Amino acid sequence: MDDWEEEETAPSFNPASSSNEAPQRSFWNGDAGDSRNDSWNHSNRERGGFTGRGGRGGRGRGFRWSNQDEFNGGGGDSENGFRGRGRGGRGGFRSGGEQRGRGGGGYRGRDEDVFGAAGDDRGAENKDAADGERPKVTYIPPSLPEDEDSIFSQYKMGINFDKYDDILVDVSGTNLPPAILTFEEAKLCESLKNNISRSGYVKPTPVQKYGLPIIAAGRDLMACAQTGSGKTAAFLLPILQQLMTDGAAASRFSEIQEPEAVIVAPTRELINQIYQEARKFSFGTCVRPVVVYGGVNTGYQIREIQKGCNVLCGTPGRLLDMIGKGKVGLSKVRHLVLDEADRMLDMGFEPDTRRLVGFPGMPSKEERQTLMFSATFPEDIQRLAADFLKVDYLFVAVGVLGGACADVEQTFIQVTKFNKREKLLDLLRTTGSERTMVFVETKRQADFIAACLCQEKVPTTSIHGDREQREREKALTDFRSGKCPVLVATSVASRGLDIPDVQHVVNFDLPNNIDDYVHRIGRTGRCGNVGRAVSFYDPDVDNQLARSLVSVLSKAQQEVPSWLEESAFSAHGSSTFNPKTFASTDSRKGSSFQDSSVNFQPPAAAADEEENWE
Ligand SMILES: Nc1ncnc2c1ncn2[C@@H]1O[C@H](COP(=O)(O)OP(=O)(O)OP(=O)(O)O)[C@@H](O)[C@H]1O
Repeated sequence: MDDWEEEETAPSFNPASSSNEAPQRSFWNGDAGDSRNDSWNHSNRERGGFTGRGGRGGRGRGFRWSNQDEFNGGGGDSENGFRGRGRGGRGGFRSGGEQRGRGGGGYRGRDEDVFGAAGDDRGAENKDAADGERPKVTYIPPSLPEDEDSIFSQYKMGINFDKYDDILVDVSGTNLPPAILTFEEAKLCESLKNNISRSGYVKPTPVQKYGLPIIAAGRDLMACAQTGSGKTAAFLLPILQQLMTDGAAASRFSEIQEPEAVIVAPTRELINQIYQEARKFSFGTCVRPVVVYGGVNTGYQIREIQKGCNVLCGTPGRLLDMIGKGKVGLSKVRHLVLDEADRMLDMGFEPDTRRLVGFPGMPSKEERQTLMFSATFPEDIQRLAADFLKVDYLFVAVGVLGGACADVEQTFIQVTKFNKREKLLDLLRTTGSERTMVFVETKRQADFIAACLCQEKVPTTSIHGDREQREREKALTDFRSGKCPVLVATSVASRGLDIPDVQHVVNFDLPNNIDDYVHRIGRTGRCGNVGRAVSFYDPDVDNQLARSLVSVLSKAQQEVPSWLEESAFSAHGSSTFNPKTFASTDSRKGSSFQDSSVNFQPPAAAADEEENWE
């Protein structure tokens, strides 16, 4: 056993498994001021409680359940960014680290690489070993199953899958390749076709119908399509097809691996999921995908890369680390994908994204294909994105840009900070064993709510950035399997995660920007399935989101509560409401940009509707 293979010794915590050992008191009757119950973090640790705070064990902050403010937007542990940050508002907040309080690594504390124990884990392991400040990351994820049934386990298409055909699509740019209607028209090789049908895919979704031929034609693409509508396959399939056509084959015989495709996403769990999709679609071919992300032993990942790597999936910090260590060369990169591209170009990740494209050896944008995908794409981020794309990139918007998935029934409950927990428990009593994701604002809040639910015998687990990677992955496994049907999460789990049978999303705390809301509720209602999202609305805190919420609800043909509408009208000067950025499509429109748009649904009506609010 070499250095890299040591077993991690940190104990892991699963709130569900520790529920019997939680202090015997009710968390739900907000009787403040019981000093005996003020803090149970440390004592509970000894009793098998919350041990998994990402190696930051000695923070000494208890679960001050008697102090509600501790859990309502205060505190420096927020992973959800900053209340009051406008949708897509990239300006300002550069000094976010201060606002975050004790975040490791300044503003980037919001993001995946800082979410984990290792903080900014670029070079973290070496640094750790050198300065002795933090334990070396030794976690090695369990091997993935090799059998076909597991690899091709499917997300069942829902009753509304065929309704995707009715969604209107707006494509702009010049020389548009025609869309396909079937996978056969995509002229994919036999192995890919087999893998598509083994995955249970019968026909392409709209973003696939447009994305596949555009990418196959070598064009750069910015694509925006609703959550759960198949964006991952839209970029993976044509890239894999290209690699197969070019005869790419993983070689073990090179010290430096030079992938032909690099895929970047903002969170560890998401990039791992993309990797597993790449592994599925490339099954039985010579193409070898590899994944690298923070919180996992670097040596293990280096060895995986050295087995051969055609498609490298990574979170930005770890990816840059691998490149910096000379384990990965970029000169053969032909395809660069930014998934959740608006996030990858938001201020948190933009520096790393720029570092990646500027790395010596990375082909210039003229020499590579750059693809960007997300369910939300604010106009200012689109403009920034243009720096990374060829001038003639194509833009595809499926449905309302940044709109919520119409298969999710959205409801709102007015709450105060004092009755939220009671309401959550009431709600969960009605959902039984149905899988439910509960989003909260802070990491401490996530631990606290998970513990509260366990106390009430609701099998619950949690995921957030202070949990070690082993715990994060265990939490997802337990949630997926139904062992813990409730997952309490911070915004780290809001984007991209594709977990079958999530019937409910609860916004215990609403996020501070509308994009996060759209992504969070998109964890349900995927792939034509229906889902429910219930959001707790505290007028004292959430007023700034009211207008954007009303807009999202209307566009998704959802009922808008009259009180929310009133709130929206009275919310003058809201910093989050920017009608110009909300309902537009291609940011190049309205400038001197000339295009041969295939505009299947002029989205102008929606824009007008929003302008009335001003
Ligand atoms: N053509 C298809 N037929 C059947 N199932 C599909 C098809 N395309 C994708 N899926 C499945 O739909 C689910 C959602 O796809 P995916 O995760 O790619 O969505 P997404 O658009 O990337 O969502 P998000 O915006 O949340 O990241 C996945 O389980 C995927 O396997």
